Amino acid sequence: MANKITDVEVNIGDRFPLTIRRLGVNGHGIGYYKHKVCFVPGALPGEVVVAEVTHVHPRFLEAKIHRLRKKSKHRVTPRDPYADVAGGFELENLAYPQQLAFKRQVILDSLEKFKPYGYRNYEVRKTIAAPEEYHYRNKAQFQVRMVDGHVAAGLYKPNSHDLVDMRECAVQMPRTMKVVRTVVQLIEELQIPVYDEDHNSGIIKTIVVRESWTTGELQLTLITNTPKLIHKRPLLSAIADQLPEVVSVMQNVNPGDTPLVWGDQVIHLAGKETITESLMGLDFALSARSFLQLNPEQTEILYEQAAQALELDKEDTLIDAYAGIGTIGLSLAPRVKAVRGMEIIPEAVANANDNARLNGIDNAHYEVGKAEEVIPKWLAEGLTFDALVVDPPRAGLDDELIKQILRVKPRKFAYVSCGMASLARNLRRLTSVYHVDYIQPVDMMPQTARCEAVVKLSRRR
Ligand SMILES: C[S@@+](CC[C@H](N)C(=O)[O-])C[C@H]1O[C@@H](n2cnc3c(N)ncnc32)[C@H](O)[C@@H]1O
Repeated sequence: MANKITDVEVNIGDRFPLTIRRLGVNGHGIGYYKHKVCFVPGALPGEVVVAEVTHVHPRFLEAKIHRLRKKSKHRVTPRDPYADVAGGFELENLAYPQQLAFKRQVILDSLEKFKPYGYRNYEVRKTIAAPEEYHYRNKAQFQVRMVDGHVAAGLYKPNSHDLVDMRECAVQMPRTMKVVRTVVQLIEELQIPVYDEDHNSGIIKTIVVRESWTTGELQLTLITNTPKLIHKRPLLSAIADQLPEVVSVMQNVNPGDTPLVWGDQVIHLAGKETITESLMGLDFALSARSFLQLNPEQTEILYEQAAQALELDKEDTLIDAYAGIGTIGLSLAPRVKAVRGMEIIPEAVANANDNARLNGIDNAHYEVGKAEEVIPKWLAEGLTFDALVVDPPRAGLDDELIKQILRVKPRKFAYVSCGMASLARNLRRLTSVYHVDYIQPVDMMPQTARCEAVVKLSRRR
């Protein structure tokens, strides 16, 4: 395919030397070919590559490294053999201190888009490093497909549905990988049909394994296309024999060809329904569909940052919005008068209320619902609150929720964000009432381009 970008004819397969100027938000190297942006995955700032065009878009190019002519002094050898081919390891070839600097820069770049609003003045602190650069990830969520006549489990190549069969993975906790690979072998031996996207047939779509950092308990969830799981008995008996560390086996039914990984129906197959993780000195029961931060050791540091940003006292009523299993609110409950929280996954809310009881906390209560709907309902019921912590998914805060926050103006406000573009967009509106005291990046996912930050906001006088 040829495409004319202004005065330059560019074709897929064209090669040219390219100097990499910086990294984009997705961790890809950026250079300029005849004034057009060219993204090159795996290329690092300061490097000169011979780029080979892989996609031509109207406003930019994508290319791969054909040859590395000049190497960055910060380039390191990735531990993962799949780092170049599977998505999710974008920075594994970059030395860790530079990864940390990149994550801070992503925040600055995201804010820069809103520069007329004075964002250059915000204090964006240095990224807090993770205690472990590898083997930190407590959850493996791998697609299962047939590849070359064998059952394969892993991640897709970027922008494709080509599955990379991952036999090892340096960012995963090792026991999660052992469970994945054993289950893959069992599926193959028992000839349980795996999902076929082209024909929307077969059964097993995804394997999810979660490990508790503190108790060592493992939970296996098989996400299936149908409620029926053939050869269930021999599968469960082999899991019990070969993987005694798996204390909970669940099934989630997600029928059809859908971009969503999880469905609504959860079936309990064996063992317990939850595993227990301990964070901030509290025990948390965790159901299969409930969210938990992926890097447990660093989670405590993230929450401590949220606590510092909130500066709570005993008279405060705190709202824990987007609560998951209540980890943030419950860890702060002893410091305040009351905690109210909400979350959209019903099992997570059940976990949060059980977790309050389990830990002898009687001043916290969680409800099922969307933040943007539950908070106005509470306000209509007469609830007043002094402090708010929000921890939304990557898409950020709903417009309606922002409106409510700007109306109520809680005195103490911390925003925990995993999406820097939505954070910058949301701050643009929030700063009509709030001042950004600082933004503290915390690296939750080394080797990836993903960023997390805690923002301390204080009400303008
Ligand atoms: C990034 S997680 C944070 C969870 C928790 N604070 C933690 O640290 O583990 C975001 C959570 O928000 C939930 N969620 C998504 N949209 C929501 C909404 N509109 N209202 C409330 N919760 C929502 C998700 O199910 C998920 O559990």
